[in-house]
Amino acid sequence: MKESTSIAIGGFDGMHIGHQQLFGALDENSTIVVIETGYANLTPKKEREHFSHHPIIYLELDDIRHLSGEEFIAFLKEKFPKLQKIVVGYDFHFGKNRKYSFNDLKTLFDGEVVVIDEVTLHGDSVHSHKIRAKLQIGDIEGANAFLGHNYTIKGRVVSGQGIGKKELVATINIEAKEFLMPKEGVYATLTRIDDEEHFHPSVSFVGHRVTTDGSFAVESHILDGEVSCKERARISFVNFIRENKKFDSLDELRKAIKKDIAIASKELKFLQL
Ligand SMILES: Cc1cc2nc3c(=O)[nH]c(=O)nc-3n(C[C@H](O)[C@H](O)[C@H](O)COP(=O)(O)O)c2cc1C
Ligand SMILES: Nc1ncnc2c1ncn2[C@@H]1O[C@H](COP(=O)(O)OP(=O)(O)O)[C@@H](O)[C@H]1O
Repeated sequence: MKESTSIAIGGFDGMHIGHQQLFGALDENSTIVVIETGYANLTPKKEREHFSHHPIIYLELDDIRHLSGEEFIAFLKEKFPKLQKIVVGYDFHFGKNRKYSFNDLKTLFDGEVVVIDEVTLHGDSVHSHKIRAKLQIGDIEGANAFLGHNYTIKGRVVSGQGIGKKELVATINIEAKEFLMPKEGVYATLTRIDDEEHFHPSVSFVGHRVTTDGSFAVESHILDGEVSCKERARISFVNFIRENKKFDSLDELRKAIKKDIAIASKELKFLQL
């Protein structure tokens, strides 16, 4: 990274299509500089690394927010002695009270400053907070279009109530606290198990199990056969199927799950897995 000649700077939660435009302006020998605010929950921490081949370094906002424009540039030049190009977006701000903009970068930095114009989709500006809002209303297709990839969460496997396999369908239960949870409900998903390289078609439930013990669960039922998942799984959201619901009996829940499976299978059939 010390050898990098160009960098892109930002929070980069989501690594969405706007962020990707910035990465497109980087040279081969570049680093992505993530400023961590502590709020990233679309691609928390190192999850960002799945969405770019450039190396990433992480700076804590609290460690740099007090810097003046001059100090910030000096700090970057110390980290990247060969720095020639800085890539930021049209709305990039830094320093105390977000006082400095790309214009200040242009004045203060003796190399090239590339400013990426606002990236929009269907006239709507693409931003992490909008993706969060879409996920919270279950608009998976909208969120995925902004992201440029499927919204994906990762978690370690936890044990469920133990009634799924016996009474309903077998599910992999995960705990993924660092990630934003989409709206409660049932989704057509793709699930990757442990270190497998491929994703399985699946149907997933996110929410409080209001029909059974009321506890919060994220669980995935694999559609293409029995699997065993030991440590962790990734769930990639493709489509919202229905709201979370309280059923009067396990039998009714079982029937609803059967329908969910049929819908998910149909929707996922068209995808290249
Ligand atoms: C496709 C699918 C849909 C589900 N829908 C609901 C639902 O609408 N309401 C609900 O209370 N639980 C729902 N569940 C969760 C079940 O209540 C849960 O699988 C069951 O409680 C067994 O949990 P266990 O795996 O921890 O044993 C759903 C589960 C799956 C796999
Ligand atoms: N829609 C967009 N178009 C162009 N640049 C963007 C867009 N969204 C973010 N950027 C740029 O990407 C970098 C990271 O921005 P960040 O604030 O983390 O993204 P967001 O606004 O999505 O939360 C910044 O340099 C920012 O200006």
